[in-house]
Amino acid sequence: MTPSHPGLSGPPGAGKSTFIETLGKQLTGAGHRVAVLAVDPSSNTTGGSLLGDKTRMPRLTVDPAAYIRPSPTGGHLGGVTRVTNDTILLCERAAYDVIIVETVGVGQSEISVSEMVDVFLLLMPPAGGDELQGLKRGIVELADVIAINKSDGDLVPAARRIQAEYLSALKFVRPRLAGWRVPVLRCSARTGDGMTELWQTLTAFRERMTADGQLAARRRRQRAVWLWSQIERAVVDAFRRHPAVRSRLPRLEREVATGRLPPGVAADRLVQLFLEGSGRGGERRAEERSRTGHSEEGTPR
Ligand SMILES: Nc1nc2c(ncn2[C@@H]2O[C@H](COP(=O)(O)OP(=O)(O)OP(=O)(O)O)[C@@H](O)[C@H]2O)c(=O)[nH]1
Repeated sequence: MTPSHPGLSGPPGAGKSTFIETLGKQLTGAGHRVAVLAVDPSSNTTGGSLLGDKTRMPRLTVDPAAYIRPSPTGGHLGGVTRVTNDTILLCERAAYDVIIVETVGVGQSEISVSEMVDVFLLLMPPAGGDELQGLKRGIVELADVIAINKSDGDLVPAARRIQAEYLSALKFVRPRLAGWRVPVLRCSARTGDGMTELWQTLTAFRERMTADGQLAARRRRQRAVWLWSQIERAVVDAFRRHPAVRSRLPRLEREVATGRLPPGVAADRLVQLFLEGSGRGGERRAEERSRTGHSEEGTPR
């Protein structure tokens, strides 16, 4: 069976760690091998995240059928997501059949993660507020399934209310997959209630997408998106490092900022400088590649 790559996102405090731990233990208990990869481009701590991830999911960390990759730290989104994308492939080769990709930071990372997973789950706490409204607009459109967590004890009524709120908000959102109405479920990562049903829903989504070819189409689209985002990043990096561009850029930027030069003209001049001067650099890099054999798969700077 093709490995499954669920993506998980949600605001801080939604209970993502507890959720992954509970779900992960259920899955390893059922014979799956589970990998958890976190994407957190906003974090720039060094060294602390390994410990952080271990304490976030203590039971899963010591489970021999689970692998929790510490969040890659620092760097920009392109780099962090590229590493994650490559790690998904490595985990597949290492026979992990469920690879959960979690976004820790809020913002652009959800979009990138939604581009590398086959089902995107949005986990929400049973609380409203303005900040939630803002969050809803952007991320809800990416979600294939929404789960309201902490639906236990005193929080059940609030969880029901939020569930109803999302269901009505979703009436105005176009589903990403034709013929799929985004379900809004309630669960409790603490008690485990609703977790089995949630997993079944994620699996049903996947089976449905596989059956009608939409999963394969999504994967194809994602690979193309990845290719182009890496190309764009590499070209812009090379452009910024280019000596002629670097020396002219500050002046042209000033002229554009003060309105003396239209941005399009400045861009054309810089691109021209880049193209004129990139011949030798290109040859040098080609030489380097032929010496090392595989330098294009290096880690991001
Ligand atoms: N009542 C209740 N509390 C929960 C549940 N899941 C998590 N919590 C609590 O919510 C708080 C936040 O949980 P975390 O799992 O750390 O959630 P998070 O902030 O999304 O996590 P990270 O982003 O992974 O750090 C903790 O105090 C948890 O014990 C649940 O299902 N029910």
